[in-house]
Amino acid sequence: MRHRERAIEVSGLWRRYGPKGEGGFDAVRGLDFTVERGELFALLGTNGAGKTSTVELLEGLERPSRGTVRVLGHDPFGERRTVRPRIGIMLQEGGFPADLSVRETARMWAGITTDPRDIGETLDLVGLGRREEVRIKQLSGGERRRLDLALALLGHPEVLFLDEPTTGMDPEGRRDTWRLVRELRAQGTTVVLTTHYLDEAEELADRLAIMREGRVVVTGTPAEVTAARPSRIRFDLPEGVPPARLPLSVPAAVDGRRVEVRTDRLQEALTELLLWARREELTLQGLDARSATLEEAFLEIARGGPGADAPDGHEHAEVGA
Ligand SMILES: Nc1ncnc2c1ncn2[C@@H]1O[C@H](COP(=O)(O)OP(=O)(O)OP(=O)(O)O)[C@@H](O)[C@H]1O
Repeated sequence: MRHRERAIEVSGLWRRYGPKGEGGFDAVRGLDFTVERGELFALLGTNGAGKTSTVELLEGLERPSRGTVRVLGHDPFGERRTVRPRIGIMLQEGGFPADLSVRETARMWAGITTDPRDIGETLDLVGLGRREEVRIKQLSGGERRRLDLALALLGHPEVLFLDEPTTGMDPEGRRDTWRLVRELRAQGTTVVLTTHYLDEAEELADRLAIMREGRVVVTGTPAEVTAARPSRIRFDLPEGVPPARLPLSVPAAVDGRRVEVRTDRLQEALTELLLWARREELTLQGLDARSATLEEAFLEIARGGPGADAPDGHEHAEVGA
């Protein structure tokens, strides 16, 4: 196993739509990142941040305007014939004839795939084993996504691109898909995931990058990205206690009797608060303390909050090691 070899290397990557100079638009503006083999890397960002424009370059569908992309050591656009058989792309709505059955569609796709997996086995993997004879037009939205995933898996891909893989799936379908993606990763498949579901990214990603306006503004593990955001403590101020008596060394926001504290030192702040409450023999109703979620971190970054002001060009905030 060539575990430490990089699956993807992106350097100074730009993508421009339209003409050079005036009238054109840079959707991707100087990206640098790497994805190790066997890693699950999630690309996040608000609508129009440039995720699809980036992933299309990784998939070799377009040539970068500037910069380089290497997938499994090769240029995915210039060396498409070498790279394409080794990657799997989960297309959004594959656009297959609606009259074909699930099995016929998979067989057709297998016909243009090098050394395809067994069709029945692949459909079983995505939970469509019992739906082989059903026509595409009769599938639910979630089942179509499962079929899209099955087709992406037919060629035993070393790198798998998943674009919004669980859109339209019911909660059970999402869990099943997550389990399958984890199994694939455990078997050494590298996965590049784009998703708007932050719980999905938090659940699956080894590392992630958050994009805004064509740039990566933060990269790191989900824990690193959230650790850089303040934690939150909330509780009800006990009757008869004025806010000024609160023992906290960090500022607290008081709304009616509800108190909210945001802190980078959750354990210290909580200890301070609880010791004070015991000393004063107070009960803190509605006490709730927790670290930032990926969703909170994302919203802050997407809105252009702290850590989001990456300079023009290549640099971005690297969270953690
Ligand atoms: N063919 C095109 N011509 C001109 N501009 C385009 C084209 N395709 C995309 N764009 C613009 O590039 C920017 C990035 O689009 P992109 O689809 O990569 O974003 P995204 O992060 O994938 O968004 P979403 O989450 O909505 O899919 C957007 O401002 C979009 O309007």
